[in-house]
Amino acid sequence: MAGPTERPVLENHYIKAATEENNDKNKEDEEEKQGGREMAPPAANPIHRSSSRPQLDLSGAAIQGNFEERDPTILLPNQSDDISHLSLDIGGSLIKLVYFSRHEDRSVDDKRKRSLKERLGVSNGNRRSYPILGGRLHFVKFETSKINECLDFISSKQLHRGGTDSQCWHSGATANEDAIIKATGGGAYKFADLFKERLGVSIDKEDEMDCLVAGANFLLKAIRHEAFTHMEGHKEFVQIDHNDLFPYLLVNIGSGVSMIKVDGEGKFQRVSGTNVGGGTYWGLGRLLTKCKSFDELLELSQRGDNRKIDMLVGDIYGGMDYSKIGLSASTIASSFGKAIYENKELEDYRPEDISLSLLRMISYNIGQISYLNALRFGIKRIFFGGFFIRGHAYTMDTISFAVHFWSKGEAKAMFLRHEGFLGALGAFMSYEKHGLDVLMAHQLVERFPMGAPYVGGKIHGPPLGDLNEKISWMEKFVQKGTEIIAPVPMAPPGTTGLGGFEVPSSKGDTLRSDASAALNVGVLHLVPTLEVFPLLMDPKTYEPNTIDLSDHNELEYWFTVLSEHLPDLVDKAVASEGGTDDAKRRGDAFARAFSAHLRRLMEEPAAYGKLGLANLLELREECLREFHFVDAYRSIKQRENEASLAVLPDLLMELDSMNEETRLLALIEGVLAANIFDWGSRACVDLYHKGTIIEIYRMSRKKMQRPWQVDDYDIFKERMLGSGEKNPRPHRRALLFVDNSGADIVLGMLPLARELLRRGTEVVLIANSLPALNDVTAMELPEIVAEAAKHCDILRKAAEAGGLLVDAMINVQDDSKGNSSSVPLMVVENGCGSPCIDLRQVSSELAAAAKDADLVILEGMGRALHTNFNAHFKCDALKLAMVKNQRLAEKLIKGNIYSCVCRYEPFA
Ligand SMILES: CC(C)(COP(=O)(O)O)[C@@H](O)C(=O)NCCC(=O)O
Ligand SMILES: [Mn+2]
Repeated sequence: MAGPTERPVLENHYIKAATEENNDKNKEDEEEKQGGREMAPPAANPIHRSSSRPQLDLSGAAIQGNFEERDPTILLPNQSDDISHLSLDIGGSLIKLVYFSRHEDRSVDDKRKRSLKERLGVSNGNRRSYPILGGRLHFVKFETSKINECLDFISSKQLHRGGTDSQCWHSGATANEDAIIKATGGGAYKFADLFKERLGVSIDKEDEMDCLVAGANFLLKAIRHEAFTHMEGHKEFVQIDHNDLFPYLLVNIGSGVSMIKVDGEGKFQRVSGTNVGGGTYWGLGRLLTKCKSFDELLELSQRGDNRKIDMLVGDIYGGMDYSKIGLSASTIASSFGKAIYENKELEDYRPEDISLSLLRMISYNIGQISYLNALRFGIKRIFFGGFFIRGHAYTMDTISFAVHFWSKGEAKAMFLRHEGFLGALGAFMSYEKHGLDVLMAHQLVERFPMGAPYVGGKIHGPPLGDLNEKISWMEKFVQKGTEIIAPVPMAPPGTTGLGGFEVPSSKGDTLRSDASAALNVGVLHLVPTLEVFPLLMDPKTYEPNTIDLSDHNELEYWFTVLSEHLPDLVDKAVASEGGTDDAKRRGDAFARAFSAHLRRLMEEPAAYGKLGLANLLELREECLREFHFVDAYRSIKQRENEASLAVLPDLLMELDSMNEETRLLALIEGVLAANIFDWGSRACVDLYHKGTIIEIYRMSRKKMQRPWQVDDYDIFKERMLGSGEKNPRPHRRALLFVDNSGADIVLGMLPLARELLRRGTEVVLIANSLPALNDVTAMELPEIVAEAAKHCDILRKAAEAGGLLVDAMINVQDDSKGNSSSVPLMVVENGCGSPCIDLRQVSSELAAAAKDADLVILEGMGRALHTNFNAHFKCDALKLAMVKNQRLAEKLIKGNIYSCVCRYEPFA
């Protein structure tokens, strides 16, 4: 008879949800307009594509990087990506669409890079063999009842045309000619004629179960933070062991419910199902509450109290528990049971209560049947997918509760971030030669573009296309009132008079305005050239982030730090683009977009997957790039580089006058002191503005008090210089992960590199592929090295040997070229554009360079403290940084702001 224990809801939902209803309305209005623009017929689209080959939109074209290069990369900011493919899952209530767009290949393959690649033995790998590699997967959904919007969307983005001839994956067909789209779901049959009529394409129907399983297997294997548990409002990502994935039970809750036992790739059996599913909730709910949409019904449930209509154990037992069989008084004995004896009509019940009763009835039922099936086959893991769940916290909690209750904690309910897209992804997988199945987790980077927090989840879902669209959307959004993104006031806990432990925790009952349609998935970038850093001791247990942002206080602190830093960053970004009105508009839009992301994450930290400080810092850089701020600190970096290069000869002379021992210490002190030049730290920005930063640098250089807060210098010195008679072998190759421009690289890391070279160690300078704050990039480094080399023989010979001086403007005499006996100095890009580094995803060049390395030096707060502070390597590792944040200094190393870290971990 009875189901799981009843858990009442808080009554203060009403105020909150009412505000959100308004907010939603505003957003819908906004999206309506957006939709109008998105749905513009192809003729209105500025990028007109005729025939099979897309034409380029050359407006705003600019050369990226060095103008001196023979084949520089040309950026076409207004050129939308080539679309290569599209697949659909057309269900009873929603159409799910997955489409792929190719990356423009922005990498510069100049002479220097080619010679470096040869030196490191890096080939272009399998790039050629798989057309899909190097692109993005987008996830979008539409209501099936509005199929015309979906068709307009496909048409306006030309998704049905496939790629250019060479990229087209259709069996031999050129784009346009007899194009096919892979689709699954009942609608693939129902709407086939409509697709032919409207778009001129044929639907190639794929089996729904095949697709669901292929989609789920791909997600579980390839996406690191895909599966999670959700209990009492708490979301926790589950690390899936690829070798121990099967068997599992896949429960797909669409209009109806399928339960599939999955035993391997393409090996599965539909073992059960139930006709009581999402369609039942929506159909019955619509009849009983007059709601106009599924989301509205779900939102209504947030304010419901199902005890008003469900018959509870306590109702039968005079308020008592039925403890003999373990049922508390609040357990639902019979869903809707109260309606039997209460002499009431439908109108006498609140729609909110009806909706919640219905939601719980259906969710518990699905949870229970799922568990029974898992039990039948001895399966412990149940993954729930399908758009019934919609990232809705309460639904997930209810299902988890049922599975936990009936299995007495033995079985685990898990959910998937891409829950609604299993079928569409599976259909995508069914294209031949897509190359997706060979991708690994480290080759996928998920990004959350501007559109994601607000429009990404809605029916007009895709991230906004071009820049103008983004900005004008943002401006309209702002005009609508900042209350849309203002935090919603919540009543203090304990004011409802309901029993404490059975009240769902805050996350469970907080329905964000966008949660009912939450699309907590971003755009998946497929980057086949990314690799796991081969020197990581144990990639499986490696966790890049040092700070745990699941601690709410910590999250709040970093949220505040980043918010406070925003005005200065926007100033710099706008100035970097000439301070024009256009730059100001973009700056403003960037600030709002980034703040919106921050707010979204404050509300739901795990919304975009597991959140660490590195992700927040990277999100900021990505957001800047999205608003076309290519390099906000460009001129600042140049100025600091020039000033530092001007004094480098004096420093080198001073260093050369020292004995080995004094010099090594001075070099390490130099690196630590120069790490103060950091435009990412509030404290340092203040010092810059006050004009005292140089003074502090001078002082800290002069009297670096040892011991530092973390001080392994003596062990490092012993490894470098030996002790007593012992003359240690120099390292073979050192990888120096460099940080900031200016003094940091020129007066800190380069002199240290020079010392290593002098001792016969090959040096690889590892720098960012893309700009982030004032970090030096791999594109900028060769020129800096070339300048420095003008004043130093050691650097010159090594740079020549490393092929660094190929095209740098350096006045060296011809006879010194090419016959250098020096060990080489090389520059390699790290594959990222963030102040931190996740060593699970680095460039193939870096991975290749690592093969012969026996020393890793990580420099700076971002790379050595926020990330990798606790990382272990298969070689000696030195972590050097100045801590430019008081709280971090206290927490991490029990020190103070400007304390220094010199952590040396020899490989045993
Ligand atoms: C962004 C940074 C990691 C850059 O530091 P770096 O790696 O250049 O040493 C750092 O400046 C930082 O953590 N800033 C935020 C904290 C603050 O403003 O105090
Ligand atoms: Mn930095």
